[in-house]
Amino acid sequence: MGRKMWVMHGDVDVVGLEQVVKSYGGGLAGVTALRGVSVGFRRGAFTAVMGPSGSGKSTLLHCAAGLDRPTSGSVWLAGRDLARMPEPELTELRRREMGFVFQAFNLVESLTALENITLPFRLSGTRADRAWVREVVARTGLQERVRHRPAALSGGQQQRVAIARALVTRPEIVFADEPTGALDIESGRGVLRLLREAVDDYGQSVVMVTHDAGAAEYADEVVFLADGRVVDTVPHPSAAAVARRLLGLGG
Ligand SMILES: Nc1ncnc2c1ncn2[C@@H]1O[C@H](COP(=O)(O)OP(=O)(O)OP(=O)(O)O)[C@@H](O)[C@H]1O
Repeated sequence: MGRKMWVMHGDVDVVGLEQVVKSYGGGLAGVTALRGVSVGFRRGAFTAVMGPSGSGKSTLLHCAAGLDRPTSGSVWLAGRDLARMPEPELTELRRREMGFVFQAFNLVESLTALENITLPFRLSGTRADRAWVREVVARTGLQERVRHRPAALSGGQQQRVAIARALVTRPEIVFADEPTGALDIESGRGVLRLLREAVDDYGQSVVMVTHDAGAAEYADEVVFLADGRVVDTVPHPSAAAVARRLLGLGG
């Protein structure tokens, strides 16, 4: 039944969560981070996930990306339920179909920018599409910096390397967790513009967790969480509307 419901949305949504519950620990010390979340992330769209601290944003992202398993419920991607997928298959699926951008960049310090960007190919033992690598490097404005190691790059440049690495395999979906959190406003805006262009020019699907109402303005839609539940979905958000909605949620 659950699966049928998602399949109906499957052409529209790249990832669909159904009745996802996620609890950490048990007994009195236990925390329920997600309390029955059903939400679809649209294919070829930029979705922001917002909500007060502790509302379950990162947990939602981790469950959607198969980095964390729901306690119950399903996560559908390409007709498969990630919640029930054996770990090796899940790892392979993540490598093939997902790109990740984190607040802390997560680059390999001993590798150059270009080696970091092409790392997914090395890890999967596949050949890089060189024309596409060149395109992604140019698009992220890193042509002059590809031979540098992360330590020699600014924060904004490091995050652009992470975005290039996330796009280079042409994944089904790119997940970004506070991608501008460690950046100054100007570099942050550059990173958001790149994510926006990935959607507009490459048809990429992006899901981004953010605290920043200004960042949410780059999205097509904002999903608001409060206390482990989806409480609102706002299309074409303005920063002011997002800030007001967050304030209303106690964020
Ligand atoms: N590994 C974990 N073990 C125990 N509790 C956890 C774990 N991860 C998250 N939680 C708890 O689950 C709830 C939701 O956390 P989550 O990090 O998803 O919220 P968030 O909205 O991303 O918060 P923030 O905006 O502060 O990053 C919080 O109460 C948090 O303490």
